[in-house]
Amino acid sequence: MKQILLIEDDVTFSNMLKKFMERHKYIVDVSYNISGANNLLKSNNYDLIFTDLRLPDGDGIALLKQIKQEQNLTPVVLMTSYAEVATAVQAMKQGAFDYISKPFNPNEVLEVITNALEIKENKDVVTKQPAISKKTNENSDFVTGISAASKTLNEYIHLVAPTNMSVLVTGESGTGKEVVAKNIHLQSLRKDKPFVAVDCGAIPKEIASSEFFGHKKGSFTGAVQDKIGHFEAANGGTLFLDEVGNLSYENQIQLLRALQERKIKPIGSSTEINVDIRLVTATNENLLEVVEKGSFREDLYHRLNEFSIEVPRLKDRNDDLILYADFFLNKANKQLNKSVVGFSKEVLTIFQNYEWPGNIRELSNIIKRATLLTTGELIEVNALPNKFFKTTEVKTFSENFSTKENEKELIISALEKTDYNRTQAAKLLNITRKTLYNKMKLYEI
Ligand SMILES: Nc1ncnc2c1ncn2[C@@H]1O[C@H](COP(=O)(O)OP(=O)(O)OP(=O)(O)O)[C@@H](O)[C@H]1O
Repeated sequence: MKQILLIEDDVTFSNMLKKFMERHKYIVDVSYNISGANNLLKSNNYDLIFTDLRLPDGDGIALLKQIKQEQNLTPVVLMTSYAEVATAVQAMKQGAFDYISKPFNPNEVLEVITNALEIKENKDVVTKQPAISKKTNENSDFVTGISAASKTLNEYIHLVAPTNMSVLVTGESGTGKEVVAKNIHLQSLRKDKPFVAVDCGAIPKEIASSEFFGHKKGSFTGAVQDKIGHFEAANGGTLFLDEVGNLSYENQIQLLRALQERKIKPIGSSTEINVDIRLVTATNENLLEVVEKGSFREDLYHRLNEFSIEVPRLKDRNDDLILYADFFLNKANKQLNKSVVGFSKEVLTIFQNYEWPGNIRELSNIIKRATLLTTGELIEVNALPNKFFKTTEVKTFSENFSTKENEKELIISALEKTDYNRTQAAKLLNITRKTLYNKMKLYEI
């Protein structure tokens, strides 16, 4: 039977955890402090160490460092309170196998134990593969998250990915709808085939059918060569249509026909091409309301919505905030060739109290900017933009915009104010997303 050392000074809690582990057939020794743990470590060869972060005679991180210095390969799991997750993430960098935040979910405890013991079987892997890769998979540029909302989201992705169902991904701007679509593709049987992402909000309706289905050279003025459309480019793989609610009625009919017949005909061609695509679409508006208003076809809506996934707001994934912050900090460090270590406590408090209207995209932008401005080890409050400290006056935008003076400046200013979130910038300017795209093109922004 596997042996676990549990270091926890809260007697009631440690007794409860010990009993829970014993019920699952582990042998458990408990110590209420570090010195007691050191004595036990001298005379036992544990398979796993569970330690609280704060102990009466020191902290779990110091114990972790000591264990690593002694070349002891026993995996160490830190137990933290929610407020200490930032410290735990730092501890992971120093070699902790994983951390688990209180209050515990029994299944989570068992999962951590099983994973840790599995890794211990292959000692080489222990040092090379800290468990943070489970939560922050830098290779796929994706944070899985630990919050309840993220767990549900990941379960849905996992369930629907291997099917061929059309998925409608909803959620506010910047929540990661495209990332979800990409993950559905990567977890599907089509993963080795193309993933083609198309922003429907950016395609003028006149050229949409050529964009979707392609054209033959000379089929219309400007068709100087043959062009493959998105359907053909995605053949065998996944076609992701972002902002699908922006498609014109005529384009909706064309899309519906292509989906029903699974065949497309490039403009100017007489030959039909069979296409096998899995369709994932996204929208940040309530598409059912648009259907009720009559500007989105109901039959198309049902075809797109064989399964729907709602991506939660960042504010509703508070438990993930620090994981995301850490992920974007690492990314920014790499991109900007910096080595900022973390965030000051004040910054983390500000982050936790902020609403994040631009969601994950806003967090990523703010951290990149702050990393650039930081010369010390930690991102401090003075590296954050003013919007965290004052209420913004947004009304003036639409008023000024309607005068059509300084349009370019106003557009740039609205984009900056919304962290380049075009949907929100368009709202701020009181124009449609399509108009914003056209104006951005006009002013070469
Ligand atoms: N789970 C995640 N892990 C890492 N980065 C993420 C994750 N989710 C989103 N992001 C990042 O957040 C940003 C916004 O994500 P994405 O473009 O997918 O959002 P969206 O909901 O499609 O936005 P919009 O509605 O404006 O099109 C991107 O830079 C993306 O890489």
